[in-house]
Amino acid sequence: MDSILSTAQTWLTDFFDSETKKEIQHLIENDTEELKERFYKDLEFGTGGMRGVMGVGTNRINKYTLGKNTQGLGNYLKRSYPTEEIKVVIAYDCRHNSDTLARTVSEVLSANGIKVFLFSELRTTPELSFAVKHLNCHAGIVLTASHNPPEYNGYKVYWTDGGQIVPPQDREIIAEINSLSFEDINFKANKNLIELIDKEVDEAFFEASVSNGSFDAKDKDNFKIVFTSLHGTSITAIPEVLKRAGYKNVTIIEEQAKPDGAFPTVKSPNPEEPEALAMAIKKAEEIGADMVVGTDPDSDRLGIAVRNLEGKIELLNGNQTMVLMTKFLLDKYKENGFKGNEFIATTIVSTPMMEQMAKSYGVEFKTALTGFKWIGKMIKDFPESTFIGGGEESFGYMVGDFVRDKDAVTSTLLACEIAANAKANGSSFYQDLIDAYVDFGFYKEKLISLTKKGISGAEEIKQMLIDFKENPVESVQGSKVIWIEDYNTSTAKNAQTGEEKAIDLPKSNVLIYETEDGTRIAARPSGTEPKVKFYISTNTTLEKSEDYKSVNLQLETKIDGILSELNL
Ligand SMILES: O=P([O-])(O)O[C@H]1O[C@H](COP(=O)(O)O)[C@@H](O)[C@H](O)[C@H]1O
Ligand SMILES: [Mg+2]
Repeated sequence: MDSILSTAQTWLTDFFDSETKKEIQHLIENDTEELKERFYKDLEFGTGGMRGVMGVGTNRINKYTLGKNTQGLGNYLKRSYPTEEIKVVIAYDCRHNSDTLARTVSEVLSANGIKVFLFSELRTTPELSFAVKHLNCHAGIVLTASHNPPEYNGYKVYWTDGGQIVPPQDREIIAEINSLSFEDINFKANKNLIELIDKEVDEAFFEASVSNGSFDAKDKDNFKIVFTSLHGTSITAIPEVLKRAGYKNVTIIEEQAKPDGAFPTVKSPNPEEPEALAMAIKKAEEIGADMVVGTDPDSDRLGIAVRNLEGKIELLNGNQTMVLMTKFLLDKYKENGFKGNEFIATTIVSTPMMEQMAKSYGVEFKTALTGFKWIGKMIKDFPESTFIGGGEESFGYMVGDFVRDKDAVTSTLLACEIAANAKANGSSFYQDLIDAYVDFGFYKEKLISLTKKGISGAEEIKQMLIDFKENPVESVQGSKVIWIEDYNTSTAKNAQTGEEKAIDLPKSNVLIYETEDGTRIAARPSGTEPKVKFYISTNTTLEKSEDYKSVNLQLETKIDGILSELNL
């Protein structure tokens, strides 16, 4: 506690504003537990940038922690490009304080002689990623905490290619940030270096989104969409992109269209949570819509719900949408003839069905650690290859490489094209997915996330993962575990023969058990929220003549069995 107290006391100097000092003084005198939570560590870069609860302290998002990051990034950029005029583009989302924090970040960069393009109003994360390359910037920043609860905010950092920072830049930037003290932050803005941007970039982004996401779908007039931005940024792009792509039948959930950092109509603005799309699904049932689309606050995740075999609107999970979108893109490439350098990609905790499809089409398949930055990195590392598309279980998808992060804008358009086309052909998005199960194997996944907050929660998560490793799973639902993949040691060990194989990925706290029948159970701590995640993947075959619903029920029962075996 002594060291925490002395860290907190360094925030009582004249460099910090009086509000901040007052709050710290109050915590020192009245709430040492809270003081500890706020100062026991520095915020770190995780799976998707840096994220934390807003407030004073080193473990919180505020103008000082983000100011220091920005000073570090600025120093690093100047060292990396000593002879160039350095340019950085900055966007922000709908969250409380996102706009003022974006201004602070712009001020710090400009104070360091860096040219800043600042979006005049909120914009989506994919537009920021696009803008980095469009404006020939050296870096980009978006102020957002994505789908986290309202008390959070954060900072995603992009490099010259438009992808989030990855090794070696991330390590080097973090080292630079860690070498600084708060007093090193230069807050004295050079207003002449800050240029507001909007329409010109929007126009280019909309055009690129329409051209990358359009596939000549038939009968768009007869296709009814319900769209919700869940109070986030996608309202600035998705309705316009759908309109330009020819969709006239789009109903927007007005109650959720107004950007609002309190997210007043949802418990959580995360399309992964079925509850988030409830209002839109209800509307779709009322008006007889074909499809529901909802996006997270920074518009990189998308959830879609479509009519199932009973004609009821059903929310699909990230694996299901990814699989069908990828299959559709593969078919398009196939029609035009593969060149032989194409690849698709996903992450180690996403459905293995992606690999089956890649094999079947004869294209390369790449897997990455969790975090879309790793998929962005593949494109950068293999400039001779063509990225068809790819995504991850957590509702993220990217079409081609004009944006280098998951992109709910173009993905929404792609999903509509697939569904409209299916409908025009007398099928449906849902039926096409079932047909894909027949062709490539029926894969069914489930994610269990357990929230554990604060210092004690972090300890608990750590212990759960240690236990998961120290008490190895030997069999699940009667099928023996064959492979134990330990990403912390980069080794996959055959539990039956003792054979070991190296895993060619950066080290990460992930453990995966794979059984004889291809069931996979993965566990890892979230890098964006105080959660531990368990991912279950099962599979079986599905014959065209078989009843989808009864095979689906078998897999569901199997997953339930696995969950109770694992006490989850
Ligand atoms: O939050 P977003 O939409 O930026 O998404 C971020 O978080 C997701 C969940 O990560 P974790 O399991 O570590 O919480 C990742 O899959 C994603 O690639 C990353 O960009
Ligand atoms: Mg997001």
